[in-house]
Amino acid sequence: MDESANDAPEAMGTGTRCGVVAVLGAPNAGKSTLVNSLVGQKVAITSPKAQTTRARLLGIALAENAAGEPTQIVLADTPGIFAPRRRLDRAMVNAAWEGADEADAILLVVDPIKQRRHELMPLIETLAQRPERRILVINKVDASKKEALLVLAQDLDAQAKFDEIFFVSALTGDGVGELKAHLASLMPEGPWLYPEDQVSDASQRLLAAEITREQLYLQLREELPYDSAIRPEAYVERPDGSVEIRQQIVLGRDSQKPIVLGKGGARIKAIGEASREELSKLLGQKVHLFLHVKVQENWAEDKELYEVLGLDWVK
Ligand SMILES: Nc1nc2c(ncn2[C@@H]2O[C@H](COP(=O)(O)OP(=O)(O)OP(=O)(O)O)[C@@H](O)[C@H]2O)c(=O)[nH]1
Repeated sequence: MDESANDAPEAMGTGTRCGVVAVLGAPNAGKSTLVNSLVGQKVAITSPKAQTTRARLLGIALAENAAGEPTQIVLADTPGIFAPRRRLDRAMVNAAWEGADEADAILLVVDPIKQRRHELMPLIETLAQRPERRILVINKVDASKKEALLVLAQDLDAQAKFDEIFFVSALTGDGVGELKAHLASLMPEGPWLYPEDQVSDASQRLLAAEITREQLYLQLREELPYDSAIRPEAYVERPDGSVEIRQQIVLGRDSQKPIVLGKGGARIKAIGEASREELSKLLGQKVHLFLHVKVQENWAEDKELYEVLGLDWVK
């Protein structure tokens, strides 16, 4: 991926546009779903459990602005901002604001049903002080009453004067096209930052770990301990065109092991199968996936694992 970044900028010549859009919001607002919808394919994992997104991830969308100029919109999907208590939480908050620094626009994504005001309002207060262009995106319109949406939009706009307001459903795609066209119109003239066919900045190794983490969330739901992580161990392209991926499921406590393994290992097998299927589709090649569980108390204090997961180590 890295080497191909070199042929991107000049090769496109003039007349191209490119900019960065940060996507912020309370946990579970639908930020990752929106980034996937704008990109047009899955680059970020999503789940009904709050705080699924951990590190900052770039999704890269292509569009044409009204003048027909090819435009690259680099979307920084950020962890939901919330009151940081533990070190992992603080690292996530940092990653979120780093994504917003010097962006050409900041999208604030709001879930009108579960607004999570205690997390949303401090975010709006900070946004109101920042110089970047801010756009309010009221999401999940498919599941909400129209009148309530308008009242909410007015209320939030009164707190932090937004430049534009959009009503969308990231899930169904309703309104996403209009939002994308508008973002394209805001992108400044300049060379593309990424090659045309690149949809995200995550390495395939990390994406593979994220896909397994999504399966853990989906299959274990409330049973899944928050302090679990996937450590990518090996990612080897085999001569026959398939790829061998080895990952460790890191758990904070011994007592969590039977939950992840399931009866006779049935659960981890199902997680591995679902993850492997999804990965084969995403990567377009046959995948051999090997998962194993490791108990590591206080893994959230493990500096090396932070680096692997793309998070900065903060004191
Ligand atoms: N009904 C409905 N559900 C949505 C919509 N967008 C997202 N969701 C659901 O909301 C949940 C959270 O979505 P995510 O995209 O993971 O949210 P996030 O803001 O990235 O979450 P964090 O990782 O916690 O920051 C998932 O179950 C999504 O399927 C929408 O437009 N309509």
